[in-house]
Amino acid sequence: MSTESNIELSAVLGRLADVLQTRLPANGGDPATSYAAKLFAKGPDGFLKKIGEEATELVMASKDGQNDRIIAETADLWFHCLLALTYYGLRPEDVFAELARREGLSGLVEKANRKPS
Ligand SMILES: N=c1c2ncn([C@@H]3O[C@H](COP(=O)(O)OP(=O)(O)OP(=O)(O)O)[C@@H](O)[C@H]3O)c2ncn1[C@@H]1O[C@H](COP(=O)(O)O)[C@@H](O)[C@H]1O
Repeated sequence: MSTESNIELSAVLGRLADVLQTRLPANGGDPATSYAAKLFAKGPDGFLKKIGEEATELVMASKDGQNDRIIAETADLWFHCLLALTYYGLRPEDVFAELARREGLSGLVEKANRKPS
Protein backbone atom coordinates (compact mmCIF):
# COMPACT_ATOMS: atom_id res chain seq x y z
CA MET A 1 0.00 0.00 0.00
CA SER A 2 1.30 3.49 -0.83
CA THR A 3 2.15 6.06 1.85
CA GLU A 4 -0.76 8.23 0.61
CA SER A 5 -3.21 5.36 1.16
CA ASN A 6 -1.81 4.81 4.66
CA ILE A 7 -2.34 8.46 5.51
CA GLU A 8 -5.91 8.42 4.16
CA LEU A 9 -6.69 5.20 6.06
CA SER A 10 -5.57 6.67 9.37
CA ALA A 11 -7.30 10.00 8.60
CA VAL A 12 -10.66 8.31 7.92
CA LEU A 13 -10.47 6.20 11.07
CA GLY A 14 -9.27 9.18 13.12
CA ARG A 15 -12.16 11.39 11.90
CA LEU A 16 -14.67 8.62 12.60
CA ALA A 17 -13.22 8.12 16.11
CA ASP A 18 -13.60 11.88 16.72
CA VAL A 19 -17.29 11.68 15.73
CA LEU A 20 -17.90 8.59 17.88
CA GLN A 21 -16.36 10.40 20.84
CA THR A 22 -19.18 12.96 20.61
CA ARG A 23 -21.76 10.13 20.75
CA LEU A 24 -20.73 8.92 24.23
CA PRO A 25 -23.37 9.48 26.92
CA ALA A 26 -20.88 11.62 28.88
CA ASN A 27 -20.55 13.91 25.84
CA GLY A 28 -24.29 14.27 25.29
CA GLY A 29 -24.76 11.62 22.59
CA ASP A 30 -28.45 11.40 21.74
CA PRO A 31 -29.85 7.88 21.15
CA ALA A 32 -32.83 9.43 19.34
CA THR A 33 -30.66 10.83 16.54
CA SER A 34 -27.51 8.69 16.56
CA TYR A 35 -26.98 4.97 15.99
CA ALA A 36 -23.66 5.08 17.89
CA ALA A 37 -25.26 6.87 20.85
CA LYS A 38 -28.07 4.30 20.83
CA LEU A 39 -25.56 1.45 21.12
CA PHE A 40 -23.44 3.27 23.73
CA ALA A 41 -26.59 3.82 25.82
CA LYS A 42 -27.04 0.03 26.04
CA GLY A 43 -23.58 -0.37 27.62
CA PRO A 44 -20.89 -2.71 26.27
CA ASP A 45 -23.29 -5.59 25.56
CA GLY A 46 -24.84 -3.58 22.71
CA PHE A 47 -21.71 -3.12 20.60
CA LEU A 48 -20.08 -6.40 21.71
CA LYS A 49 -23.08 -8.32 20.36
CA LYS A 50 -22.81 -6.39 17.08
CA ILE A 51 -19.06 -7.19 16.81
CA GLY A 52 -19.92 -10.89 17.03
CA GLU A 53 -22.70 -10.55 14.45
CA GLU A 54 -20.61 -8.54 11.99
CA ALA A 55 -17.68 -10.97 12.32
CA THR A 56 -20.03 -13.85 11.48
CA GLU A 57 -21.45 -11.92 8.51
CA LEU A 58 -17.89 -11.30 7.25
CA VAL A 59 -17.15 -15.03 7.50
CA MET A 60 -20.27 -15.85 5.49
CA ALA A 61 -19.52 -13.19 2.85
CA SER A 62 -15.98 -14.52 2.53
CA LYS A 63 -17.19 -18.10 2.16
CA ASP A 64 -19.47 -16.89 -0.65
CA GLY A 65 -16.51 -15.11 -2.27
CA GLN A 66 -18.47 -11.91 -2.86
CA ASN A 67 -15.99 -9.06 -2.75
CA ASP A 68 -18.57 -6.27 -2.44
CA ARG A 69 -20.10 -7.98 0.60
CA ILE A 70 -16.66 -8.73 2.09
CA ILE A 71 -15.85 -5.00 1.89
CA ALA A 72 -19.22 -3.96 3.36
CA GLU A 73 -19.07 -6.48 6.22
CA THR A 74 -15.45 -5.55 7.00
CA ALA A 75 -16.51 -1.89 7.17
CA ASP A 76 -19.34 -2.83 9.56
CA LEU A 77 -16.91 -4.85 11.70
CA TRP A 78 -14.28 -2.08 11.81
CA PHE A 79 -17.00 0.44 12.67
CA HIS A 80 -18.27 -1.61 15.61
CA CYS A 81 -14.68 -2.28 16.79
CA LEU A 82 -14.16 1.50 16.76
CA LEU A 83 -17.23 1.84 18.99
CA ALA A 84 -15.54 -0.54 21.46
CA LEU A 85 -12.24 1.38 21.33
CA THR A 86 -14.06 4.66 21.90
CA TYR A 87 -16.12 3.28 24.78
CA TYR A 88 -12.95 2.10 26.54
CA GLY A 89 -11.12 5.39 25.99
CA LEU A 90 -8.87 4.06 23.23
CA ARG A 91 -8.05 5.35 19.75
CA PRO A 92 -7.33 3.76 16.35
CA GLU A 93 -3.80 5.15 16.78
CA ASP A 94 -3.34 2.72 19.70
CA VAL A 95 -4.08 -0.19 17.35
CA PHE A 96 -1.81 1.24 14.62
CA ALA A 97 0.98 1.46 17.22
CA GLU A 98 0.49 -2.18 18.19
CA LEU A 99 0.51 -3.30 14.55
CA ALA A 100 3.63 -1.18 13.95
CA ARG A 101 5.27 -2.84 16.96
CA ARG A 102 4.57 -6.24 15.39
CA GLU A 103 5.83 -5.21 11.94
CA GLY A 104 8.41 -7.65 10.61
CA LEU A 105 7.95 -10.09 13.50
CA SER A 106 6.70 -13.41 12.18
CA GLY A 107 3.62 -14.69 13.98
CA LEU A 108 5.31 -18.07 14.18
CA VAL A 109 8.36 -16.58 15.93
CA GLU A 110 6.21 -14.46 18.26
CA LYS A 111 4.18 -17.52 19.25
CA ALA A 112 7.30 -19.61 19.89
CA ASN A 113 8.69 -16.85 22.17
CA ARG A 114 5.55 -16.61 24.32
CA LYS A 115 6.06 -17.41 27.99
CA PRO A 116 3.81 -20.24 29.23
CA SER A 117 0.88 -18.75 31.19
N1 LIG B 1 -19.63 4.05 9.57
C1 LIG B 1 -20.74 4.00 10.12
C2 LIG B 1 -21.52 2.78 10.10
N2 LIG B 1 -21.28 1.57 9.59
C3 LIG B 1 -22.35 0.80 9.90
N3 LIG B 1 -23.26 1.53 10.59
C4 LIG B 1 -24.57 1.11 11.09
O1 LIG B 1 -24.40 -0.13 11.75
C5 LIG B 1 -25.61 -0.88 11.64
C6 LIG B 1 -25.20 -2.24 11.15
O2 LIG B 1 -26.13 -3.09 11.57
P1 LIG B 1 -26.76 -4.18 10.59
O3 LIG B 1 -26.06 -4.22 9.28
O4 LIG B 1 -26.81 -5.42 11.36
O5 LIG B 1 -28.16 -3.53 10.32
P2 LIG B 1 -29.39 -3.53 11.27
O6 LIG B 1 -30.00 -4.88 11.21
O7 LIG B 1 -30.21 -2.37 10.80
O8 LIG B 1 -28.78 -3.24 12.72
P3 LIG B 1 -29.47 -3.56 14.12
O9 LIG B 1 -30.80 -2.85 14.15
O10 LIG B 1 -29.59 -5.06 14.23
O11 LIG B 1 -28.50 -3.02 15.13
C7 LIG B 1 -26.52 -0.15 10.67
O12 LIG B 1 -27.49 0.60 11.39
C8 LIG B 1 -25.56 0.79 9.97
O13 LIG B 1 -26.15 1.98 9.51
C9 LIG B 1 -22.77 2.77 10.75
N4 LIG B 1 -23.29 3.85 11.39
C10 LIG B 1 -22.54 4.99 11.40
N5 LIG B 1 -21.29 5.08 10.80
C11 LIG B 1 -20.48 6.31 10.93
O14 LIG B 1 -20.70 6.84 12.24
C12 LIG B 1 -21.06 8.20 12.14
C13 LIG B 1 -21.98 8.53 13.30
O15 LIG B 1 -23.21 7.82 13.14
P4 LIG B 1 -24.44 8.18 14.09
O16 LIG B 1 -24.02 7.91 15.46
O17 LIG B 1 -25.59 7.28 13.65
O18 LIG B 1 -24.77 9.62 13.83
C14 LIG B 1 -21.70 8.36 10.78
O19 LIG B 1 -21.58 9.68 10.31
C15 LIG B 1 -20.86 7.41 9.94
O20 LIG B 1 -19.66 8.07 9.53
